[in-house]
Amino acid sequence: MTTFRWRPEARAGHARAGWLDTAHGSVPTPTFMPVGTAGTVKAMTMDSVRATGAGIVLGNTYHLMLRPGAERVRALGGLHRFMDWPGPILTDSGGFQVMSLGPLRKLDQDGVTFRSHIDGSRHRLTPERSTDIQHALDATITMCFDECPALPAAPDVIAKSMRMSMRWAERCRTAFIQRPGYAQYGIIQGGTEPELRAESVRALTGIGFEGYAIGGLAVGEGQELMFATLDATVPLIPDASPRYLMGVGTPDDLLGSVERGVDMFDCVMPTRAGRTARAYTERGTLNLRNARHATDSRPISPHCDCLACSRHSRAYLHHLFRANEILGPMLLTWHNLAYYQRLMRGMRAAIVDGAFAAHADHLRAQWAMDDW
Ligand SMILES: O=c1nc[nH]c2cc3[nH]c(NCCN4CCCCC4)nc3cc12
Ligand SMILES: [Zn+2]
Repeated sequence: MTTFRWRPEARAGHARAGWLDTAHGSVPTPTFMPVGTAGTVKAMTMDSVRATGAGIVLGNTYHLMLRPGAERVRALGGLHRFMDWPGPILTDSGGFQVMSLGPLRKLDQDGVTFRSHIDGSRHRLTPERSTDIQHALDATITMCFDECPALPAAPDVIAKSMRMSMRWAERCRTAFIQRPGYAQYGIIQGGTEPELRAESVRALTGIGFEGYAIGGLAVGEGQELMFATLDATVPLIPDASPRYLMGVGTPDDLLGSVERGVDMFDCVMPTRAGRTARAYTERGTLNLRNARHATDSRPISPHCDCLACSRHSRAYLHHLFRANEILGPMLLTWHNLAYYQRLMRGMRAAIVDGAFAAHADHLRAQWAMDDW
C-alpha cells in the first residue's frame, strides 16, 4: 500500500530534489507536468508523452465535466484507463478555467454558475461538486476549488477573495475521500501581498493537506513580482510538503522557481508553442516558420534525442508548418516537451551533484545566446 509523500534527496539553498510517491508510481522532483486538458496532451500519444520523460500529467475538471462528463469517465474506469496513462494525474479544480474560459458566469459565496464554452449549457461548480468530479475522474492529486483573482487588485479585494477560497478549502477537505497514495492540495492565495499569503498558508496548514500549491500567480503580475511572492510564501510551507506553482512557466520562470523551493509545475507553453511553430532550445526559442530555416539541415537542437531532432531538420519542420501539415505540431510538441523534461532533469541532477548554482549560471548564459 503506497503512502502519498514527498521524499527529499538533495538540496541546494532553497532548491530541492526528491521523489513524489503516489498510488500511480513515484516521480522525481522537480517535475514538469504536460497539460492534458481534455484527457489528451494535444498532438501527442501517451507513448510519446512518456518518451519525453514526463512522469505526471495534468487534466482539467472544467473541460472533462463538460465533455465527455465525469460520470461517463467514472463508468469507463477513470481517467487513467480512459486516456491510457498509468502514471499519476493531477486535475485542476475548475475555478480558474471557468473565470478564464466560461462565458457568462456568476460567482457567489457558495460557488460559480456558468455557461459551457462548448454549447452554452448551464453548469454549477461548488467546492463539493469539484471535489466529487475529481474523485469520479480518479485523479491521483485533487486540487481545491478556489478563486484566482485577476491582478492587479486592491489588497482588500485580494483579502476577501482569499478568505472565500480558504472557506472553500475547508469544504473541499470535508468532501475529499482519503485513499492511500492519493492526495488533495490546498491552493495558497493572497495576490502579491506577503501578509495575505502568510494568512493563507496558516489557514491551509491548519486544515492540513498532502501538498500545497501557490495559486493566484502567472496572471500578468510579471516575473519580478511572481518571484518576490514566492520568496515571501514558499519558506512558510512545511518543508516535508510538495510545493506546486500553478500555470508556470517559461524555462527562466522554472529555473527561478526551482531556486525558490518549488517542486511541481504545469504550463501550456511548450504544447501551445509546439502548435504555433515555436521551438524551445538551449539558446532561446526559434520561430520555425521564419524563412531563414527553409534550407537549414541541422536538427532543432544537437542536444535533443526527440523524434524531431533525431530524424529531421529545421528545414523539414519549416516545410511542415508552411504546408500546414499535421506532422508539424506533432513533432514540435514532442520536441518542446522533451526540452522541458531535459531542463527539469538537468536542474535535478545539478542539485544532486551539488552544482546547482553553476548550472543556473550556465543555463542563463546559454539562453542569452540566441545565435543559432
Ligand atoms: O490560483 C489558481 N487556482 C487554480 N488554478 C490555477 C491555474 C493557473 N494558471 C495560471 N496561469 C496560466 C498562465 N498561462 C501562461 C501561458 C499562456 C496561458 C496562461 N495561474 C493559475 C492560477 C490558478
Ligand atoms: Zn528535439
